[in-house]
Amino acid sequence: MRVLGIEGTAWCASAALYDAETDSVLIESDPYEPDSGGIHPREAAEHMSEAIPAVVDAVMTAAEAEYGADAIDAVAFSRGPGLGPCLRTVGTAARALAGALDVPLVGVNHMVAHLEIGRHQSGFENPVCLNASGANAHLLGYHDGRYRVLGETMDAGVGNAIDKFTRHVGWDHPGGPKVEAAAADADPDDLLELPYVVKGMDFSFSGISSAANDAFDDGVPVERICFALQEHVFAMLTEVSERALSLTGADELVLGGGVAQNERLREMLSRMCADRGADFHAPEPRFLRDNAGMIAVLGAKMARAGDTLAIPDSAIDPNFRPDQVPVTWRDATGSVARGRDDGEAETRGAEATVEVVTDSEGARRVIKRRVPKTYRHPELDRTLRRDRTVAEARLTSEARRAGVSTPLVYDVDVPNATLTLQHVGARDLAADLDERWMSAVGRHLARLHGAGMVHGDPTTRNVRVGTSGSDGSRSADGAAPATLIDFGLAFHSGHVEDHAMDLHVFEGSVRATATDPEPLIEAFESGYSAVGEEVVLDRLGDVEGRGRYR
Ligand SMILES: C[C@@H](O)[C@H](NC(=O)OP(=O)(O)OC[C@H]1O[C@@H](n2cnc3c(N)ncnc32)[C@H](O)[C@@H]1O)C(=O)O
Ligand SMILES: Nc1ncnc2c1ncn2[C@@H]1O[C@H](COP(=O)(O)OP(=O)(O)OP(=O)(O)O)[C@@H](O)[C@H]1O
Ligand SMILES: [Fe+2]
Repeated sequence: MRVLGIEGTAWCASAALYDAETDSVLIESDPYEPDSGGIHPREAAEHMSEAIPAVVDAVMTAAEAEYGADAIDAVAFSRGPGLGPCLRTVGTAARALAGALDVPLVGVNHMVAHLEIGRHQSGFENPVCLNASGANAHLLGYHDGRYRVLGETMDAGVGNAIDKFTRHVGWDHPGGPKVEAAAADADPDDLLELPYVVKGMDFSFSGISSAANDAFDDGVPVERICFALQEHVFAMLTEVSERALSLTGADELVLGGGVAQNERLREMLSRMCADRGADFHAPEPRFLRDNAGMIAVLGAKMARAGDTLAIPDSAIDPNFRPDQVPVTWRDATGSVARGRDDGEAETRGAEATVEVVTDSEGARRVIKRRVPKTYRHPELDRTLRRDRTVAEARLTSEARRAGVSTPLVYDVDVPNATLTLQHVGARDLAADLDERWMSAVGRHLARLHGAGMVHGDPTTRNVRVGTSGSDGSRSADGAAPATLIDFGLAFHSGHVEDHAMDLHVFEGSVRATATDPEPLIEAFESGYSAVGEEVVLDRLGDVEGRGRYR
């Protein structure tokens, strides 16, 4: 099968020919380069009108020279997400071409294409996928016929966050490569501190962009800021990727998107994967930045699955989310979530190693060590491990005093980032995702929030369920026991927004891995509302909209 792909969601007018027989891809691209500032939607659309016919023509000429008049079996195009005026231009071109060639039309989700290209090339079965592009940033994993969003930015896309700084500095678009070049001139031992914001597997860049702009206005040398930007932003993306591997139990990671051309990001991810024995794949740069090659490759898989569009159903969608796509080209039963072996003597989380020991009285304890992460800057690494160890010791105990079921803290060794905790529960909630625990989790979170605390990372791996014999997790009202652990990202806050974010993170971790999440979510929310404030549940709807494309 041979597929003509067309891409033009924002800046890159591109056409490609994919020959599935030989697995070869020919790409012709013509980028839009704004004279000043960022991407202007109207100018970008004008660029598409001029450039798309030319790149399509170049590819068609090459295709016909090699394969003759019947060179093309299907036409695939980027249906979204992207800028409406650009998408419409590309959609019109694709419909006309499919009609003229009398071949099927395939509507591809651009974000899924960014990730499928890496899966295609690596041959990985069920990877976690990190998409680091200009307008987006998210972690995806396949489960039950769809790509689930495991985590995503709560504000700007990662490239846009970087470009916002370079615009402030007065550099032209795109800023990413300029930041990478400038960072190379900085003193690597002199790390400027910037905000570092991860919440479960979600993350936020708005604080970093503004802090970087402020530092520039205060006269901090621009190379120093660029270096710090990379170290913070990419460490966040690497950390959430590791969290996703840990939550799902997956041991494969693929990378996609324009920012993935950055060598420091690739180095961090490949180091993190090597350190935890996972496989990592990043496609070559021509498949990372926006390009029609990835559209043609996924288009071929979809066409082969019969996933084609009738012209009246082929409208574009500027807000097309990856989790809306019915994945017709993959085995429906596959899943990114692997069973994890609980009850081992040593468990490895995303941040720490956890060793179970038995004390002289026969009670079980866990020794949790936040091991250094070689992928991140040593200074950032030291700060994060120290701050989180201190926060975990303090808030685990405070939460317990507020009536939340948490382990007792026996010992804290801050210099070695090590905690000794009571062993609680029989297994992780992730290993036994069942309705009977959900209400207890809701009630504990509500109680925590009522006492002015936020967990910061309430995933299904950070709740222990069942009884281990030695713990105090049986609740007073006789309900099914559940214990909250891992308070490393916890902090004090009475803000509805922060409380709602906790619910968002927990529900995200349930939705990412459960086949039928709704009854679980319902039980969780009813537990929450029995103890907590209704405004928090109301706010949850707004928070959910925040991860959507704007
Ligand atoms: C919807 C679609 O239009 C959009 N496309 C997009 O964002 O273009 P993409 O090619 O994936 O990424 C462009 C971004 O990639 C950044 N970039 C390019 N080279 C970079 C580098 N060496 N380091 C850091 N960022 C880099 C640019 O600064 C820019 O923000 C998307 O995929 O989100
Ligand atoms: N007090 C405890 N009692 C029983 N098991 C525990 C306890 N603390 C941790 N564990 C086990 O170790 C695993 C990892 O612990 P924890 O979540 O605290 O580490 P982490 O590295 O911060 O993990 P992640 O960031 O992936 O959530 C847990 O999922 C749980 O299975
Ligand atoms: Fe893109």
